[in-house]
Amino acid sequence: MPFDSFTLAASTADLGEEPAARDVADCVEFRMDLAAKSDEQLAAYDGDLPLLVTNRAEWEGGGAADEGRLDALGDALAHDAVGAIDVELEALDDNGRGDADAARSLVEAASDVDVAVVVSTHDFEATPPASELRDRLRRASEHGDVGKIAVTARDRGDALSVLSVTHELTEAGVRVATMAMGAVGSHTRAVAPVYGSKIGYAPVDPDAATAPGQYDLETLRTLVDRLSE
Ligand SMILES: O=C1C[C@@](O)(C(=O)O)C[C@@H](O)[C@@H]1O
Repeated sequence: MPFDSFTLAASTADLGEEPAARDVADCVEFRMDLAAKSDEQLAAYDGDLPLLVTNRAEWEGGGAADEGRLDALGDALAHDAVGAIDVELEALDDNGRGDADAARSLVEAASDVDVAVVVSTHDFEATPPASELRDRLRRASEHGDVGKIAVTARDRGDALSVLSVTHELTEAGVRVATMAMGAVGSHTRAVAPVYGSKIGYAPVDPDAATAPGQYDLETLRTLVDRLSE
């Protein structure tokens, strides 16, 4: 998956939902960390949409314990439908969160088989200053094909800061995906693509959102398409 233009990911822990996303999304984000029998689901997958596989660590707001977490992502690379994997910036940085060598080997293994890597970083409490948004996105994009940040907007200024950094880095040729979580940040999910954000996430089942403030899939598709006309 090249991520050189906007890609709408339908997030789900149930690959059986792919037919419902097929005509709307560009790929399925498979939340392995929230899924039951994820290996069996991957083996049985015969949908049309390529998969972006995420196995979010508990320490990054997800459901996966460290034990076997990166190995499961490595095993996912063997499936033809997998076009991208998501790896946390914290896992790649050598700062004691998990095994940085294993995370870096995983990124190399993905690139060897032409699977793109989305390097992601989150803040579930607040929006860091613009300098930190910039720094984290730059570091993330150096490790992988796209640097992604999802932060929590507490006010419109936070949302504006996310949009502004998105614009600045896109203009500088850095491939980023950005969004502000929470009600105040919702609109950034529709607007950030106008400023260059390359990935948007929305749940296949609106009752199973994978982050606060997400639009449902059809709504995000419509908003992004209308705003980029
Ligand atoms: O990291 C992200 C972004 C996200 O948290 C969001 O805010 O839409 C949703 C997650 O499923 C995905 O892995």
